[in-house]
Amino acid sequence: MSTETAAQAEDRATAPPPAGWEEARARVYAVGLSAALPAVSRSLADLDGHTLAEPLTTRTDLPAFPTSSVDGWAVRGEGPWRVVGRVLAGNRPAPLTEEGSTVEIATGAMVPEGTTAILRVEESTRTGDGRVDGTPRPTPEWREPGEEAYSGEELLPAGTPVDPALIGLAASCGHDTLRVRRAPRAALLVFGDELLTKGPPAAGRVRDALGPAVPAWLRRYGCQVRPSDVVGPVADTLPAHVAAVRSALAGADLVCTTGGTMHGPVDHLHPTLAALGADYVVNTVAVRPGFPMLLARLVSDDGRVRFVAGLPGNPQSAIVALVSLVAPLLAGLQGRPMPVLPHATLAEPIAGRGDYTHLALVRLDRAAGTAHPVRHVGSAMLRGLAGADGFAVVRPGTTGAVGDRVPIVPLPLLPGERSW
Ligand SMILES: Nc1nc2c(c(=O)[nH]1)N[C@H]1C(S)=C(S)[C@@H](COP(=O)(O)OP(=O)(O)OC[C@H]3O[C@@H](n4cnc5c(N)ncnc54)[C@H](O)[C@@H]3O)O[C@H]1N2
Ligand code: MOO
Repeated sequence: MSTETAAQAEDRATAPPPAGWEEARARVYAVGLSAALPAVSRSLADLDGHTLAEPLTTRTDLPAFPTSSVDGWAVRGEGPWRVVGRVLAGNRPAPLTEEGSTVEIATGAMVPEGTTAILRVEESTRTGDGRVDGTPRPTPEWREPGEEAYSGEELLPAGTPVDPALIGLAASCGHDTLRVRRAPRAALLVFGDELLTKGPPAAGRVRDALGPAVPAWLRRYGCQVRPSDVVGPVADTLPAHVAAVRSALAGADLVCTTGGTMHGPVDHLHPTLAALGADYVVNTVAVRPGFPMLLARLVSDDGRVRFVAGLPGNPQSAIVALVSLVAPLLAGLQGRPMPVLPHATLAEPIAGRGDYTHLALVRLDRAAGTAHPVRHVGSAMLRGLAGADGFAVVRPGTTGAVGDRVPIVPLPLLPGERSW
């Protein structure tokens, strides 16, 4: 859909030059952070994937009381010791007041006041008259209060993504709920009358590959996307586009669209954004593939900020736009730090793309720390993407030579999703 009217060609000619790829990412992140989503309380069972809105602190010392780390005997003074009782985990024990006395103690039990040592059960013996004997190890067999953390200590900063390890730590610190950023709500509008939503492509029509895939990518970036938030194909008319975007914006912080980013006869995204009064954060980026990508912002009368990310229609280009713009936007909206890109060593050369940043699909060999370009990487293809871990970044005016250390933009895969 590349036939331009004279007016459209003129618009394009007077449009500002595309943003550099890194500059575009930085700008989008900053705009997202300035519109960071509100903090809400969530129970531990409902925390996974959110982002801490406040630092995680401990509510008590950890451990909160002196805790036996073995099964054995809590003794006072010199042995052999007379048995005066037993303390199990979960009880508050009476103090050991007499020299030469002992209580049986379980791992995890609170150590009685007055204890001078703990003797492991397997290193103890019994005297003929039933007293306990043995030599306690020289190092303490219990954990001191505050050994892991002291009450009120900051363990993790605001902006930390919540994962299962953090949830467990929060529970051990005594939290029932935490303050996290509300999860971003995203919607997807698929543009393109030529798209089929089932069956094999034929007779000039291709399958919509983005409607099924993009929501899953968005969820991996922490978004909520309900099935009813995925709409399309939207009819190729301006009124249909305006109505679809307006309706999606009602319930979403971020509306992603696919296709229609150019200025062809049925590419309606730019006129739609104009009709809705959106302003561009980024409008085209000097990156290949995917350069027509854009991010626009709408501020409603009540000050609510929402975003429209225009992903190009070519399927791989849409994913390039997702990792390039949508990922840093969502990091900002969730109050997370700007994603830091890991580096890898190129195992094969990658061509440069002149003045454009080249994002080239690669498979990573994590053991060797190397990046290997994959095949089938045309912007209309998804075969290369399906075997890749991310994109190697070849900066403008450079080419990637074997042995170069280059940044990698990872795909938001879960551990184990690729078999390397
Ligand atoms: N005159 C020019 N034409 C084009 C240029 C250019 O520089 N000058 N750039 C090309 C590039 S690069 C891209 S990327 C596309 C971007 O165009 P749009 O975002 O307007 O996308 P469409 O025209 O709607 O579609 C492009 C292509 O992708 C297919 N498509 C669209 N949506 C889907 C989907 N959901 N699943 C699978 N495939 C999809 C669509 O059928 C087209 O083949 O513009 C080029 N043109
Ligand atoms: O830039 Mo297009 O986005 O190469 O496919």
